[in-house]
Amino acid sequence: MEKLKIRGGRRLVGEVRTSGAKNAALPILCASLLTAGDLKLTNVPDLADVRTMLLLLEGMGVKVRREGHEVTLNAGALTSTVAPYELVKTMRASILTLCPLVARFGAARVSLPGGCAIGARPVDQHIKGLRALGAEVRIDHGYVDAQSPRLKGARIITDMVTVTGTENLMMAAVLAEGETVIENAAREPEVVDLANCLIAMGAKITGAGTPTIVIEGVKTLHGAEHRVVADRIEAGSYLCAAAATRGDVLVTHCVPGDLEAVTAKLREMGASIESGADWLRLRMTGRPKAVRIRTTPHPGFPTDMQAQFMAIAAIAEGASEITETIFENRFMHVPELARMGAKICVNGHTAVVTGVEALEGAAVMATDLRASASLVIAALAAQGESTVDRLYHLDRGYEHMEEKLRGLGADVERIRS
Ligand SMILES: CC(=O)N[C@H]1[C@@H](OP(=O)(O)OP(=O)(O)OC[C@H]2O[C@@H](n3ccc(=O)[nH]c3=O)[C@H](O)[C@@H]2O)O[C@H](CO)[C@@H](O)[C@@H]1O
Ligand SMILES: C=C(OP(=O)(O)O)C(=O)O
Repeated sequence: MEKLKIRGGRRLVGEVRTSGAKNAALPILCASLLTAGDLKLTNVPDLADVRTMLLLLEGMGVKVRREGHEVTLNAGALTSTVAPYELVKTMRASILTLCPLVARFGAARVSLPGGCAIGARPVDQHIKGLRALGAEVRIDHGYVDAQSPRLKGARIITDMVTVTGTENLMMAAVLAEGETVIENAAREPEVVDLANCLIAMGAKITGAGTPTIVIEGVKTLHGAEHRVVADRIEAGSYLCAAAATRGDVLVTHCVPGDLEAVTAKLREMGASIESGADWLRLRMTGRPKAVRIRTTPHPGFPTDMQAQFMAIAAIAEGASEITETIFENRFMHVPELARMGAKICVNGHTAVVTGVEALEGAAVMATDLRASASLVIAALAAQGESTVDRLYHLDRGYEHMEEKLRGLGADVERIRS
């Protein structure tokens, strides 16, 4: 079992480069199933989830060539259209193979992901949308079994804003006959990045990044090259680490426009932030100030940044109020932060965080991906030594985090126990 050992109390100072986005890379890797041509991707992050997705695709017969951050995929000759439970249970984004498989091959059998630490996370909207496009879908022994000779365009209104739901349905519609309109679509930058990749493959899509996406189906898609967008959540996590340690950090290779809700809250907390075309510099001199945060779909404050902000709120001056509206169980980091001396009171979907002067290092355990980042940030700011256990959560979504943190002057090492 690997852990991070962190001796806290050092200001983070320096420059850190943002990697490609996990949540853009995963759907885009699945888009390779939509063409017999080569899909060449650059800026693909080296993450456990990316490796799992490549394993899943290779298991279906997709040819994968990977050199550093460059991955070329070819789904010219598939041997299977099944996504097995063993892989899906480790990474729920595997559900993103469902729609491309049905769209191009007319059939798919994809394990239901089931719930996870942060919530029940059903995929009913993916299924409802696929049925609206004419597929026959049934649930069979824990699998989604879908069949359709050729999907037919339709108007789909999702019951809630769903990111992977929008992405899956967009990948179904690109090869469907006629026009599809997705209403109440997710506007996340990762949806836009997938749309841009699909457009480069010959898809006809307008409106990505707005609540109405219109797709005119085409008969086939061709190979293409695409660069995966920067990871706004990773960039935001380093900004939070800088704010919590009263540091001075330049985050490069990011898209500042994708982080506006995050930088606005950091400014409210007292940070001074400058930005350029692809960089953000955060300086924090005094103790952070308390804030009110409510997670909402993009362009609102992202749920994937809630835990990291709670770590700053834990040492802020005053009481912060943090409301989680997207996932019903995304406060798992609260009891772990409390082990470090944080004062947090949870009432339903809202956590009231009364800032303390300083946190104390402690042994803590990660419960999910962003909870891990929150604990790392808290440990960097805390007095004394901490260990963060269950690193596999962190490794799903942060590329070489301890190296990047060391580059900013943090005292952090990966240990085995
Ligand atoms: C791989 C990936 O991109 N993951 C992101 C994606 O997850 P993911 O796409 O799974 O999250 P969704 O946007 O679908 O979920 C939003 C809400 O809708 C609910 N829901 C969703 C689909 C559905 O069919 N039925 C349903 O009830 C979910 O339980 C949740 O309460 O968006 C989340 C919200 O920004 C982020 O936290 C995740 O990091
Ligand atoms: C919740 C997340 O990812 P996933 O949807 O892959 O579980 C995340 O990236 O914070």
